[in-house]
Amino acid sequence: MTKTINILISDPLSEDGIYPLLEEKDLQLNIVSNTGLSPEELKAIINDFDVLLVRSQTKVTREIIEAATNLKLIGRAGVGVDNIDLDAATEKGIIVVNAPDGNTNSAAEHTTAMIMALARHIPHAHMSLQEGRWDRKKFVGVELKNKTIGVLGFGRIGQEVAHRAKGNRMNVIAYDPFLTAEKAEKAGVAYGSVEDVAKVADFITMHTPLLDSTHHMINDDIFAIMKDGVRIVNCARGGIIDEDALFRAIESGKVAGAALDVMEEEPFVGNRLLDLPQIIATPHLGASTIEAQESVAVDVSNDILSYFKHGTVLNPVNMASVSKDIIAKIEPFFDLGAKLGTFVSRLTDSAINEINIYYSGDLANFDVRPLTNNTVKGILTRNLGNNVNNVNARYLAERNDIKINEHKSTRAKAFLNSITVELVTSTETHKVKGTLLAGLGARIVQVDDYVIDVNPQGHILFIRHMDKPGAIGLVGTLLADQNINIATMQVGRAIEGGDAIMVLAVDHSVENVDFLKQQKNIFDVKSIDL
Ligand SMILES: NC(=O)C1=CN([C@@H]2O[C@H](COP(=O)(O)OP(=O)(O)OC[C@H]3O[C@@H](n4cnc5c(N)ncnc54)[C@H](O)[C@@H]3O)[C@@H](O)[C@H]2O)C=CC1
Ligand SMILES: O=C(O)C(=O)COP(=O)(O)O
Repeated sequence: MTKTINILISDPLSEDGIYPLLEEKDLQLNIVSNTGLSPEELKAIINDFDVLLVRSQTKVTREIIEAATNLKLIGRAGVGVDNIDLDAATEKGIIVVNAPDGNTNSAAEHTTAMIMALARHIPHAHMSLQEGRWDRKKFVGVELKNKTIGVLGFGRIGQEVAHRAKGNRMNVIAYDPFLTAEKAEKAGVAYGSVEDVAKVADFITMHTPLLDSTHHMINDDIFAIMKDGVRIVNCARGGIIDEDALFRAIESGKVAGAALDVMEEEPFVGNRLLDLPQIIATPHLGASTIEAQESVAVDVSNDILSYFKHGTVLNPVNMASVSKDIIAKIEPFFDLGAKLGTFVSRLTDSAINEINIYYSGDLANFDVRPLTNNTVKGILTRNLGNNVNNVNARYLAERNDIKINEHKSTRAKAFLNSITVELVTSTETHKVKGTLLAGLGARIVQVDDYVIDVNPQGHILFIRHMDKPGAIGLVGTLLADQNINIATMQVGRAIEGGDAIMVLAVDHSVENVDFLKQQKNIFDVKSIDL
């Protein structure tokens, strides 16, 4: 029977946008919409859910995540994930996905509207009219044309805002740690440091995420070097601007006005900044359009379905993100990688110091990080069981001082593509190589230095023995005595009369292999379930 996937939607999402979930036929979904929960209420019910779907309102704290023993995925229908404790999610192997593209346009349009409203006092002029005044002198504004706008954070939204500002004949100067001279030239903007921007801009608009490095990046020191009469816009996140410093800068006359869609504490009704006539504000409306809400909900819904159907997502936040095209190329190798990991992990009982994964052939052309995660998961599962998945595999490896190295060579040798997984411990090194054969599927083609051809499936006995006449017959007889049926058998040896291996596929899992290990010419036996 298919297991029901329980999905909790805890912030208001577009009904039209979640249609991929509502119309899903292959998976059995139970969708519960319960918005406006207090942290205590959310904590009390979160254990019932496999998926939590949020916007910016729900605070997904470590406490909530730790109470969520069944949670596998947190979906953020939007961009900013500062309301989600990503470290706690990663440690627990919970994947976090967002919808980075769906609200870019709306956020850029809202920012542009705020710039114009600020320049022309539109909200206050409107209120004054409502209050019965015809006050034209009080609301004299400034033009945008020929003014300089500083864009801090030149990502998706920052670039769109810059584009629109140029449409309003503004000069644009931007700062972003990823911005190069070439990229700035292509976008037709000047670029410089935060200080350079602060010194020359008439308007400054924020478009960075809220990170430790961006927290209070606009502070007393930066306000001090700004032009007198500068106007500030923040439609990104509260916390990027030090609000007390902004208050002081407005009171001193340094800042002529500020337009805020976001503040450090939300909802921000009652914030003292709202009492200043130089402030205009909206209640975090940047992404609140019909189009953006539909788009982000569709994107995040599709990633939920993709995760439960294929184990891959397009917009992961706490693991490697690769494009749809690349996922399609590497996805067929996921199962092979995990099985090679499981196989090689059984070849040693010593603590692993290093994992080397060699990709060769066409596969080496792609970003294989998700494949590496899955392979590492296969290795760590031996000791960590179900606690490891492809989200927390790297984190758990690092926590156990295991180094992970990816090696790539596009030169195909015997196989069009192959993956070799090598484990290095302080006493020994083991490796297992696998490939996908056209029409035949996955094969293990090498174990340590022995060439073999084994279908990595079902129950495998891996035997190291002395290459002596009768060894194969003896193993066959011993297994028959235990009523263990051999499906296939492969032997390999390095030199005649030296060490050799047997790899047997058997019909049942063999728990106790002592009856084989006791034989004089058998050095080691591993029972591996793939
Ligand atoms: N008000 C609203 O409703 C909305 C707010 N947002 C906020 O806007 C932020 C930006 O969104 P996108 O442009 O889509 O993200 P993005 O990831 O495309 O761009 C963010 C840019 O900030 C840059 N950055 C990081 N640290 C920086 C620093 N110290 N100084 C300057 N730049 C820095 C990054 O390099 C990146 O290019 C989101 O993180 C979110 O918090 C996003 C959508 C709607
Ligand atoms: O996408 C973002 O980062 C936003 O800030 C939008 O937030 P919201 O989904 O409207 O609560």
